Amino acid sequence: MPVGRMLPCAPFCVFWLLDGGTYYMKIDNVSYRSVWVDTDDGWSVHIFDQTRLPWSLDILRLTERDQVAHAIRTMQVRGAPLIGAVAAYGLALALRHDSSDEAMERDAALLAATRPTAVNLGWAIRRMLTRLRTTAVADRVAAAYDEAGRICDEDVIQNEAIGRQGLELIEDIAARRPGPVNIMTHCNAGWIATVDWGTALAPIYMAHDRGIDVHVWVDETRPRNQGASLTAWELGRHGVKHTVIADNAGGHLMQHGQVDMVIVGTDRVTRTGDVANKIGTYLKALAAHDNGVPFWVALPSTTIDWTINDGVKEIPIEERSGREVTHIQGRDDAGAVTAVQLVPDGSRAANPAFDVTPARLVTGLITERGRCPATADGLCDLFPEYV
Ligand SMILES: CSC[C@H]1O[C@H](OP(=O)(O)O)[C@H](O)[C@@H]1O
Repeated sequence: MPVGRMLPCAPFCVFWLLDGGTYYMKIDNVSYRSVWVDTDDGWSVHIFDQTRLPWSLDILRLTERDQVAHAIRTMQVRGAPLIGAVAAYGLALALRHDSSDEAMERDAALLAATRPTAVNLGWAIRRMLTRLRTTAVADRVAAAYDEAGRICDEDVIQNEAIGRQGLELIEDIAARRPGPVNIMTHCNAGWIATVDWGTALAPIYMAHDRGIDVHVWVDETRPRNQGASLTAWELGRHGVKHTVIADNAGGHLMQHGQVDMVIVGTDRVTRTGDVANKIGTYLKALAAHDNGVPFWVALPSTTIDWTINDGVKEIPIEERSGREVTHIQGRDDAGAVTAVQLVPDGSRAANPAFDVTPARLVTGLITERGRCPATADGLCDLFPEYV
């Protein structure tokens, strides 16, 4: 695992300097993953506090199971693949206190229940348990760190492969006509939502790095504004041209020929190709369908739920606090980060955090093994071991 040192950086942030890190994403020439372990600091686990971005780049040092659970629930760490990876480390931290069978099963269940929709979370915990149940109690802590590290390494490899698969789609459009390739995305499925690279953004980063003229329409993604605060931050850091838009602007831009393709990430895909993603994705897919705009979904195979067929009926949709709708966080002109109330006192708010886009509206899936139609046959061709 990467090791390094903390460097205080006035006024708001600290940077973690990796010794010889080889990771793709760089901030001010420093390589990062979105989660790492410091073996020189008691094997503590480190993440970026995503609730503080884009105003400040703060690193959280996690040493206890409950800190990890809190980070996932409050979305200090978020993004389907990343919460799986961080939860895996959360189990390693928990086992340091008690690695008995009983404690391990209890801690695993607690971590797996921190958020309901992203299937990567349950997948990562099940994978940890599969290894740890056959590991001697005395060896479990070391095995848990090792397995969590493997989950992270595999996520990076998968996302890079997704990037290459999606890049071909962007290259095709770029080859057909001059001018920028205009790509719309919803929420944040970039490197900070995964261990590295991202899913929906990986092809965009690769296209940009190869000199293709890309421009990204970034949905703000109310109510948590992952697009406005995280995707715009990532793209800006990487020098990718982008424009933040109100969520409601997408259909209009598609009607006027200003969107060549949509690429989104996902939190869970059924074996039949239905796609759960951040609330509002379904409306974008409907608009894309009506306007003949290709609608692609990028995902690692860890996001496929092979146990269910009907996403609308079977995928649990997280209902979050109404305060995320009634209030909005931002930075005022004096530089203070603050939350302000948008609605009248007494108005109720509902906050379903995800929706399901039926497979019929999805042009195709971009996976680490290739692209396929959003159908059971399409997925089974790529992943025959799950048939
Ligand atoms: C590759 S991230 C997939 C997915 O995760 C996000 O959810 P959240 O911000 O609630 O953790 C979002 O739906 C992204 O598209």
